[in-house]
Amino acid sequence: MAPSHPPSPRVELARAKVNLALHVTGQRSDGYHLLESLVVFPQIGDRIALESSEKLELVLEGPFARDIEGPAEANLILKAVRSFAERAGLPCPDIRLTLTKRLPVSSGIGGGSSDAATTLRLLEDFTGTYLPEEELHALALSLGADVPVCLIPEPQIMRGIGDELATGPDLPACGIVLVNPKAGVSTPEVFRSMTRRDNPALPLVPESFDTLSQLTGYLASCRNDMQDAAIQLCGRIGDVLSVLKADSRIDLARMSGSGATCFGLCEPEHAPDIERSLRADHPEWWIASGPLS
Ligand SMILES: C[C@@](CO)(OP(=O)(O)O)[C@H](O)COP(=O)(O)OP(=O)(O)OC[C@H]1O[C@@H](n2ccc(N)nc2=O)[C@H](O)[C@@H]1O
Ligand SMILES: Nc1ncnc2c1ncn2[C@@H]1O[C@H](COP(=O)(O)OP(=O)(O)O)[C@@H](O)[C@H]1O
Repeated sequence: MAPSHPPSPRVELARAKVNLALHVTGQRSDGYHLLESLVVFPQIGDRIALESSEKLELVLEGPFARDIEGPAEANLILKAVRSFAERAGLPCPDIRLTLTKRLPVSSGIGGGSSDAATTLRLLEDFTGTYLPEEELHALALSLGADVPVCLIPEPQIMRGIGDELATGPDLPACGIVLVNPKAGVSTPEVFRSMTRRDNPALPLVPESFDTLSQLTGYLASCRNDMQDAAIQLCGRIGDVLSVLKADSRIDLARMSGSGATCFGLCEPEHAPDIERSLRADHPEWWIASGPLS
């Protein structure tokens, strides 16, 4: 008889969430801010593997594993597992989840949110239990405002506090370079430091952008309303943006989310070269590049 091997783990990329534009248009009475954002998911992310085990366990590895604060139970991955089992009426599954943390933590690219959303999708496949989309969306929202958008890692327009989602535009071939000066900024602190919360809405998003210049032309009419407050709290964000803006191969540079990660958009073939030259000049920064979608 052939030797039996344990089934290979299910592996997914939990993609970074990038806010190409982020307008803060108001604040609810509970303190949460109203946002309008064009969100994309480049092919850059954490790795999550799920396999059967004797008990529920989370293994953390990768370059940024040590930066995740708090006990394992506070990790959004385990919170996602427990909430999913409860909502689906299932016992807590005996699985080992291995997170290879490649995205910097607290960095405006929703690493934790994407990990949680990807775990929910992996659990659906593992258990064969598919919750109705509205229930999965509500469960995701209970884990964090950015988790619902990460359930569908495709271009989306996000409104409300992150809970109102619409399909985003078709995007042209485009490269993206992500840069973090290895500084974590606290999302609530950046929201608190903003001087204005009633900024103008996102301009109407077309159904598709056929060329990179159409995309960057549109984005130039948009903003990240958290950027100035984040730079006030962390001057290194301003340094990153100055370097990205000075590179003639980069068509648009901006901060994502509450920072400190910034992005540059470019022709796809320039992305690896830009990454290489940034690494040579700034070995202290975290830098990644890839296709935008
Ligand atoms: C700012 C954004 C933009 O995409 O991205 P990140 O910087 O986190 O990547 C998100 O709205 C972040 O979403 P997320 O990080 O999931 O937020 P949560 O955990 O739900 O909330 C953390 C804290 O941020 C504030 N918060 C969050 C979302 C929102 N729409 N308004 C807020 O005021 C609240 O003070 C809340 O206590
Ligand atoms: N799986 C996870 N990955 C990253 N951070 C996590 C995770 N689970 C919980 N956290 C906590 O969530 C907070 C926000 O992390 P993260 O999602 O990386 O922020 P951001 O959305 O700003 O990029 C941090 O305080 C971190 O310790």
